[in-house]
Amino acid sequence: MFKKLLGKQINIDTLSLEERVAIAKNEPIPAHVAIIMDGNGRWAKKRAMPRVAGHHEGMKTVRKVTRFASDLGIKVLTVYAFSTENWKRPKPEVDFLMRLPVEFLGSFLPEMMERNVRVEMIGDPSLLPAHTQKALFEAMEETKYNTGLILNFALNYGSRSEMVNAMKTMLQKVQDGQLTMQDITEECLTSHLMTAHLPEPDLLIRTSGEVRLSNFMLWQLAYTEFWFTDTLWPDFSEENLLKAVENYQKRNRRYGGL
Ligand SMILES: CCc1cc(N2CCCCCC2)n2ncc(-c3ccc(F)cc3)c2n1
Repeated sequence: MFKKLLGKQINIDTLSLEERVAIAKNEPIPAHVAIIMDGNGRWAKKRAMPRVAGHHEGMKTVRKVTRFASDLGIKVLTVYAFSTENWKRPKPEVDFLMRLPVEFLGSFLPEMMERNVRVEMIGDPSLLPAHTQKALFEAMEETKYNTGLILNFALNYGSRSEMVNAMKTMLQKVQDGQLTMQDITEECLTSHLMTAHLPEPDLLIRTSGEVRLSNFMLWQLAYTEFWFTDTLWPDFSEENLLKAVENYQKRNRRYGGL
């Protein structure tokens, strides 16, 4: 890919990762990157391994991408770890998935503290097993004063139910006289979503060649740049994230304008 630098055309594909990171940091870094982490089962199948091996490798990729996102200066990294539809998977697979947060936080929390990373979540945690909730809530509590990258896990999350819940809350407020019909605006709904305290995603990445949103942040992604890759999530690397950011920086976002 060619980039204009100091008046010269540079083929950045010939540069090292470190050099490309330094160049990328001279241009706007997407404040909020959201990732649909697909391809874990397929990664395992290609290696004649059980699906859960793909999930476990995918968890290691979350760690790797979190480090790199933090180094790049990304402010919020939202990762779609478990959707409301995922409960339909075989019980042994769901049980394995529900142990990943315990393993991830048990091994990575000290480094996240060093890196000033804050752990947050969106979704309904009430259906998660007690050990999953415990690990999650402890990590959120321990990191709540950190001011660096926000690592935001979408767990038991579904966008349509998030929007219905927001609307029900607003309707209840109208009934209680806390809101009037004139108060019902796009900003009002946005403020009632689980992501109210976060900037809207600037860049959405989806791996493994799937090109759909899968009930993920449907309202919030209205003006987000999308970047799709055939790379399977367990194979996703710093190189892939940097390519997505470099491509993002090439696009001039119009938010519907000219
Ligand atoms: C509960 C489902 C699940 C699945 C999952 N996968 C499997 C699916 C996608 C690929 C990534 C690996 N990961 N990876 C990290 C977490 C995690 C969640 C919360 C937390 F506080 C710390 C880590 C995770 N959680």
